[in-house]
Amino acid sequence: MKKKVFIIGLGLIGGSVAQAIRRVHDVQIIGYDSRIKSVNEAKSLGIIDEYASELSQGAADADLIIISVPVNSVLGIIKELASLELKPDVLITDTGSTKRKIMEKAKEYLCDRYLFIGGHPMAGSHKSGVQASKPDLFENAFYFIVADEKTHAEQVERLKEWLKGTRAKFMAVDPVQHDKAVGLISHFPHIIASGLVLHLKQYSGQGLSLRRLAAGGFRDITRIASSDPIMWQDIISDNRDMMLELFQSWDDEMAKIKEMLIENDKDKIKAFFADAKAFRDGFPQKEKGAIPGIFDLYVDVLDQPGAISDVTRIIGEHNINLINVNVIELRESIFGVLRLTFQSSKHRDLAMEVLEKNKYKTYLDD
Ligand SMILES: NC(=O)c1ccc[n+]([C@@H]2O[C@H](COP(=O)([O-])OP(=O)(O)OC[C@H]3O[C@@H](n4cnc5c(N)ncnc54)[C@H](O)[C@@H]3O)[C@@H](O)[C@H]2O)c1
Ligand SMILES: O=C(O)C(=O)C[C@]1(C(=O)O)C=C[C@@H](O)C=C1
Repeated sequence: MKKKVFIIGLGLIGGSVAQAIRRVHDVQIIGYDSRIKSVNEAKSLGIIDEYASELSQGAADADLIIISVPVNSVLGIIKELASLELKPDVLITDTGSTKRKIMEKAKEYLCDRYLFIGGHPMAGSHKSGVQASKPDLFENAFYFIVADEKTHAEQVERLKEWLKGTRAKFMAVDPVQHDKAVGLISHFPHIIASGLVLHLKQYSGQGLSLRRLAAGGFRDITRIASSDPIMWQDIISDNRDMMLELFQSWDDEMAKIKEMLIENDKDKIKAFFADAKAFRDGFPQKEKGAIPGIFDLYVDVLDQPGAISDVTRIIGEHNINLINVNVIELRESIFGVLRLTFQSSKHRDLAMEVLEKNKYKTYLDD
């Protein structure tokens, strides 16, 4: 008989994990979601085989349970699962972006009765919902595994075996270390991105259309401000202490550059940018990490009708997964540059090959 995987929360991450599991395991996948629309979409996309109308129904005979709902709801679901009669050897995991409170709740409610190992894939999107899910979303990304001190190495291996279709790089961390790290590289930057957008909003409606003018740089740095507000409200509230700590060091950093400007100290201003550039340029290029958009390809195009659609058509015809297109510069009658962003190096390299075959000049950013 096939093993049963029960996915709670059929969104971007639940749908992507489900597809990644299916590509290496012959399993029956049962889905549950509080929104009927998500259930119907997951079923029609073939991501789940069956759906459960009650949480208890899907959980009862599951071998693996994956909780993939906003972090505050993860806490309630852990409590609910603890009150149910599950398979004794069931493995429960989650995908939540914070880990400290989730691990505490799991310890408090599930105790020694059921095995819970926290998880957090460090890849995603500003898009939500099962329609945006894909099996290779986590390829080459880090996948945090958070186990408590009583968990055996063999149990962690069991979880990794279930998740090996994600092709992610698993990394064990403790929950406090986890929330601190992702607070810095993910949660706080989301506040800054949304803050920048609202800052621009304050000035809009005063003449020039700032929304239309906001170009590459502004769009790059604020892409994540289009993420789901409920998900981020939950994350920021859950990791509140860390956010408040980071506001302090952020204010200090901003005060430094403000002071340099007040003093009009050009050397210091240059050093500010040079220091940031040196650190940023030192980030690994080949890893997906938490900094999206590193699988970029630049393509020269002529400024003429149909130039962009010709490039995207070629890519589409080869089933290459393109996640973003940006026009860097397009002036009359001369070459402009398109920046194409891919989900993986494999897709980027394939795009490079087919575009070059179609006489396009392409470049990598190095
Ligand atoms: N989006 C990302 O980039 C990303 C990356 C890594 C981890 N995560 C984490 O993964 C989890 C899921 O995020 P997502 O991006 O898939 O969100 P999503 O909005 O795409 O999907 C969440 C799904 O959960 C359902 N849901 C909400 N509350 C529920 C409940 N109580 N019971 C059953 N279903 C419920 C929603 O209807 C929705 O379909 C979150 O904890 C998030 O922090 C997100
Ligand atoms: O790429 C994005 O849009 C994301 O926001 C992904 C991102 C991140 O901040 O890096 C968001 C939340 C997750 O917990 C992990 C990954």
